[in-house]
Amino acid sequence: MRSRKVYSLEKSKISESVCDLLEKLSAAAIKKSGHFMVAFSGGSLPEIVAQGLVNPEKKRDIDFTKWWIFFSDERCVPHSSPDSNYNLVKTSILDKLYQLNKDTKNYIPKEQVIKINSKLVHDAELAADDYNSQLVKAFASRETVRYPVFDCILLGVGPDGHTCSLFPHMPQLNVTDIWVTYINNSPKPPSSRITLTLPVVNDAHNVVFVATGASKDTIMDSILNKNDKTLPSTNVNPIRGELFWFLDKDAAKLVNPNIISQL
Ligand SMILES: O=C1O[C@H](COP(=O)(O)O)[C@@H](O)[C@H](O)[C@H]1O
Repeated sequence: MRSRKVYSLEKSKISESVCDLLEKLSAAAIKKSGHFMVAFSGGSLPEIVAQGLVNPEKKRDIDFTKWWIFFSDERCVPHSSPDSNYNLVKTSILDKLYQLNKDTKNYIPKEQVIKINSKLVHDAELAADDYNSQLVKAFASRETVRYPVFDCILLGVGPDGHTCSLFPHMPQLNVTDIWVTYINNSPKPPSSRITLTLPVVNDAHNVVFVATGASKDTIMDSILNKNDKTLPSTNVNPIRGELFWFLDKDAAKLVNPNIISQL
């Protein structure tokens, strides 16, 4: 890992700070390779990012036409389901960005949103295999070592320490031979999901965790202070990339102040 930064911020500052970083990372990636390959998580994350990214009062200097959107994990449900991570990102970010910027055409083209195949959601194994193939295609002309190298992966963390759909003590955590795997007995519903594997996450240029709320304080203590390796989130350590943790004051309550950086 090149570096790890842990920030503890007022809740009202989280969205803006995460999006300030995204603006910087996007500019650097587009300058270097012409694209910004970014994977989103579901849960609370899309809405937090939306507040900072799609704000009519603060237009950002971002070329969204160069963004490629992926999903760190996805639930095996139809795209229209409220449980779908794609649906969350679409309604909170993609649709609003289109409305805001359609006159200037600065929005993310639909073909650059790489989502689960809705015809395969009845079979998580097939859906994972298909998403793997979609990634191979999308990254074909890009830097891949053994795994695709995302410019940025945006992650959440559950109160049990899961991230993506990698859950504690589940075998998916040890999968290294493929880019996308699946689970049919997820401890958190819905039970069938697909997920990026850990080595893919750890090959990204930047991994950005966002965790807010008092329900996350104990798990943040286990991850950041105690380095509990049984937790999937503790095992996210980008090999060559940078790791960022954006916590609000409630989530950071038990975190050792010595490891907290200033923005
Ligand atoms: O089930 C999931 O949960 C995690 C954490 O969600 P949060 O609401 O606690 O932020 C999320 O990162 C993941 O994408 C999602 O499928």
